[in-house]
Amino acid sequence: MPVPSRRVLVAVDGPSGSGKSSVSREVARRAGLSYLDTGAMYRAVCWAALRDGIDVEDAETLGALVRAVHVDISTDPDVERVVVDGVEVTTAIRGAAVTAGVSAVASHPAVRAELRSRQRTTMDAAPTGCIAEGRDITTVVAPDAHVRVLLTADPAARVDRRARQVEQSGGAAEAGSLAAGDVSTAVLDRDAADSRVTSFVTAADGVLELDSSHLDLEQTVQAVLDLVLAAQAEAAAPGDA
Ligand SMILES: Nc1ncnc2c1ncn2[C@@H]1O[C@H](COP(=O)(O)OP(=O)(O)OP(=O)(O)O)[C@@H](O)[C@H]1O
Ligand SMILES: Nc1ccn([C@H]2C[C@H](O)[C@@H](COP(=O)(O)O)O2)c(=O)n1
Repeated sequence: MPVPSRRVLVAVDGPSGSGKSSVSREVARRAGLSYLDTGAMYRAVCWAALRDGIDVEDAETLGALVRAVHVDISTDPDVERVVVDGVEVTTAIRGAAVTAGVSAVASHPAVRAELRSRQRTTMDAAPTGCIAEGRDITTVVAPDAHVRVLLTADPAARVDRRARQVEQSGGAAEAGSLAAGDVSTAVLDRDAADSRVTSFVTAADGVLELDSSHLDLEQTVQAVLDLVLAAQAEAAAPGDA
């Protein structure tokens, strides 16, 4: 694996089930980067709101909560761990209650402002660079990233992937409480809700769209990894890559 002499930032956005987390985590491993799952941060705040009995529509109280809550998220691609105010919530934030409330929590400007700031700080602190994934990383959090990718897949492929994930997890995955046919509604409804506050359907200027509908996971990882390795080579020896 190459050891980059300069830091490289990578931004990946896309709809639910497009493969952002799986692809970004694996690319981070292979390229020696930190990995930031920004959706997990929104989920962590939603978990804290439910813990405190806060209405997910209550913008003012959520604004105070997000500024006070301590969210510790692992950026080691080999360690999936989220801790909120000292409580490990790695599995709890994938549960049905958080999944049902997270789009509403993420819709509040005060929540977004605080988490975006923390996300950027985390990216900038990563020693070799960072790959961050979510819905607004290519456009708002890191529009200056060396590599910016909008990872898409058609709705049928995304619903099928999510259904398989639920099946393989034996019901432990986020949509585990849903009947198979309802996975489709869950995925597509969340996209519709999330689209109201973030733009992840069309690639912004300078953002490369990668349609993974007909690619397997390894092919998708390779496509993003090629871009990242090229950016690392360019950062190490500008003009030679
Ligand atoms: N190109 C691909 N081909 C087949 N399966 C894939 C591909 N990319 C991802 N998957 C699988 O699809 C499932 C969903 O992927 P993942 O959780 O990474 O999506 P996501 O975009 O991060 O979703 P969300 O935003 O809802 O968290 C996983 O089981 C993953 O292994
Ligand atoms: N940058 C981001 C990341 C996530 N969200 C919202 C949208 C999702 O419904 C929720 C959970 O994300 P997931 O775990 O499904 O990737 O968080 C956002 O608004 N902006």
